[in-house]
Amino acid sequence: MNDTPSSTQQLVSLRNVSKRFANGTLALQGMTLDCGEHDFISFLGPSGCGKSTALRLIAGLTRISSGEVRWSKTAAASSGIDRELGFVFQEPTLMPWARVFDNVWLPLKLAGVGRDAAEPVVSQALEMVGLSRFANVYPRELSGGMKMRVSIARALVTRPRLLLMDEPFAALDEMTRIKLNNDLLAIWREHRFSIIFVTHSVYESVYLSNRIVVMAPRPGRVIEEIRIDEPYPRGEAFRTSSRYNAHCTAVSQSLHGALHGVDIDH
Ligand SMILES: Nc1ncnc2c1ncn2[C@@H]1O[C@H](COP(=O)(O)OP(=O)(O)OP(=O)(O)O)[C@@H](O)[C@H]1O
Repeated sequence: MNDTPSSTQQLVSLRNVSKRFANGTLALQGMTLDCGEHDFISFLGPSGCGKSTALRLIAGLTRISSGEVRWSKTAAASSGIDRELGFVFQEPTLMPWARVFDNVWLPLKLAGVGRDAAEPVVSQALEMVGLSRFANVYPRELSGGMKMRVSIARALVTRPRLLLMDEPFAALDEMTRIKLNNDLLAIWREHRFSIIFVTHSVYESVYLSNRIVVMAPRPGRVIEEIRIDEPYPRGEAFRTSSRYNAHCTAVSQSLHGALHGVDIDH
C-alpha cells in the first residue's frame, strides 16, 4: 500500500522565522516550513545548525525573534496547542522514583485526569510501544531502548497531532535504533499523527521521512528540502535497496554542499 503523506492539510506553518539569542547568536535565520497532517519531516544537519532551536520554537518553548509560527485553525481551536504537541528528547527524562505507568500518566495527571480515568489511555499508550507487561516496573529495571519507548508513550498519551522528537535514538546502539525506527514508523502509520524528527543521520532521515529539511550552521538556516517519495511501509527491503542508497547519496551531497567552507563544531 502506498500511503505516502500528501501534505494537503497544513497543521503548523513557519513563515520567515528567526531566532537571535541574547548573546547575539543567530541560531535560526528565515525558516519557512509547512508541516502537513501525517507528514514525517526530518531536520538534518550538523551541530549548531538550529535544529533544536527550530523544534523549541514550534513547541513554544523558546520565543521567536521575528517571523511567525501559525497553527491550523482546527489544531488551535480543539484543545489548545499544548495538547496538540508531544515532545521526546534525546534523554528519556523519566522520573526514577515512579513506575512506568505513573511516568506515562504524568501529562494527563497534570491536565487533571485521575488515575482510574487515565488507566485505559495509559494502557493503550504502553501497548503502542510494546510495553504492556512493564507498567509496574521502575525505569532502572529497563534497558535504554525500553526507557525511550516509555518516553514515546508519555508523549503520545495525550494523542497529540504533532510529535516533536529531538535526536531520540542518538544514544542507542545500532540494533535497538533500527528496531525503534521500525516501531516508530508502524505507530505513526497506524495513528496518523505528524512527526518532526531531529537527527544527524542521513541514513535515519531517509529511512523514516517523507520530507528532509537540510540545514547548515552560522547562521542556522535551511539549505534545501528533499522529498523522499517512497511508499510506506518501509522495511529491510527498502533499507537494502538501490533506491534507498540513491536517496542517501543525494541527501549526503546536499549536506556536504551546504557545509562547503563551514567550520563545524565537532
Ligand atoms: N540558549 C541559548 N543561548 C545562546 N545560544 C544558544 C542557545 N541555544 C542554542 N544556542 C546556539 O544556537 C545555535 C543553534 O543551536 P541548536 O541547539 O539549535 O543547534 P542544533 O542544530 O540542534 O545542534 P545539536 O545537533 O548540537 O543539538 C548554536 O550556535 C548554539 O550554540
